[in-house]
Amino acid sequence: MTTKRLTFVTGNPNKLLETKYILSQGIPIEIDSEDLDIPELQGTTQEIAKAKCRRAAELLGRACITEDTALCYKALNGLPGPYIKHFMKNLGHEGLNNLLVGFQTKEAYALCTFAYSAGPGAEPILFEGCTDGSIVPARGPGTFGWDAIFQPEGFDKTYAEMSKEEKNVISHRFRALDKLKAYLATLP
Ligand SMILES: O=c1[nH]c(=O)c2ncn([C@@H]3O[C@H](COP(=O)(O)OP(=O)(O)OP(=O)(O)O)[C@@H](O)[C@H]3O)c2[nH]1
Ligand SMILES: [Mg+2]
Repeated sequence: MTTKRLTFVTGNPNKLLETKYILSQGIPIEIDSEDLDIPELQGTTQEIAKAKCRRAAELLGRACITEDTALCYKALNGLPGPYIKHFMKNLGHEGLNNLLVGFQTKEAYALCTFAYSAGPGAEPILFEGCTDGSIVPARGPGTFGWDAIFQPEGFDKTYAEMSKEEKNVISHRFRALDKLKAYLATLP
């Protein structure tokens, strides 16, 4: 198989690192990145993901992928969801825990939505990956967003306490990329 090249439009260096790492384990592909300023709409995770990718392909003038991550609390019917970036920025780890004071369940899921557009005007295709877990007081390095307060189901470590090898085979991002990989392999 010849090496494919694809642009990941993102401003998030941690997403880029994980994506490159995960994709490098599967198919021969080279990922470059562009940090374009794309407004993110309100709506469902799917609507937000499609609109971002559509705009990214228009601005870029060629095929690209984009990614949206949501952190969804079961007690809050899926919120903060795609708005987690703003919640994280304003409330921090402690505030994200405090949102659940008074609720019995601390269960949450991390949802990753990759979108692929074949180019300007081409409708984006979505690839979703979900990992169940729970919200816990922060443990581990605070290097990446809310990694320190998300403990995946079946593990006694938070994402932040895991090595990259551990996180990147069970994460929401890994699961979405697994589907994207299979799709990319079908492209000429
Ligand atoms: O602890 C974490 N582990 C993860 O695996 C993870 N993936 C994303 N995030 C954070 O969740 C928000 C999503 O917002 P988001 O999808 O709009 O991303 P972004 O604006 O940073 O980048 P992009 O939109 O340019 O790609 C941002 O605050 C990200 O830092 C994560 N935090
Ligand atoms: Mg963003």
